[in-house]
Amino acid sequence: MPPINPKFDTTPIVVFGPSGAGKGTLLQKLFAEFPDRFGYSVSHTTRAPRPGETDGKEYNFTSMEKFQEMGVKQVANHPTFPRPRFVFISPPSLEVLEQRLRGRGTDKEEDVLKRLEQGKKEMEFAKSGGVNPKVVVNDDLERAYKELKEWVVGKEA
Ligand SMILES: Nc1ncnc2c1ncn2[C@@H]1O[C@H](COP(=O)(O)OP(=O)(O)OP(=O)(O)O)[C@@H](O)[C@H]1O
Repeated sequence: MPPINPKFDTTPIVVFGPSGAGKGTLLQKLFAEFPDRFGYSVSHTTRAPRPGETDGKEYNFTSMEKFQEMGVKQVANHPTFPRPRFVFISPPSLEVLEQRLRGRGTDKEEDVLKRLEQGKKEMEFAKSGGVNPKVVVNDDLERAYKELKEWVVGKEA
C-alpha cells in the first residue's frame, strides 16, 4: 500500500459489489485520474486466480476458512479504526450482470453461474441495512464514474 498523502481526507472507503458489477473498471479510472490521492488495500477473495492474476496483486487468494477468521480478526484488532464510508457498485440488473460476466470472457460457465448466485446475495445484503452504503448503479460507465467520483472526492475535483 503506498503512503497516504496527508493533504487529503484519510477516511477509508470500502467499495463492494457483485463480481462483474464493474468495481475494477471504475477504480481504474479513479486511480488514473487521481494518481497520488489513494492508498489501495488489496482485497481478499475465496475464488481461484484467473489466468494472468498473481496472488497479492489483484487479490489475496485465500480459503473460505481463513477468510472468515481474518474478517473477524480485522474487526477485533482495530478498535479505533476510523469508520469507513461504503459504496456499493450495483449492476443495472441481474441480466446485465450476466451479460458482463460472460462478455468479460474470463470465467468458466460454472463460475459464471456461481458468481450470479453470489451476486444475488450481495444485492440483498446491500439492501438489508447494516452498512447503509452509497449505491452507484453502473449503467453507463461515464455517468456512473461521474457519480462515484463526486461522492469520493467531491464536486470541486
Ligand atoms: N458501465 C459498463 N458498461 C458496459 N460494460 C461494463 C461497464 N462497466 C464494466 N463493464 C465490463 O463488465 C465486465 C466486468 O467489469 P469488472 O471486471 O470491472 O467487474 P468487477 O466488479 O471488478 O469484477 P470482479 O469482482 O470479478 O473483479 C468487464 O468486461 C468490463 O469491461
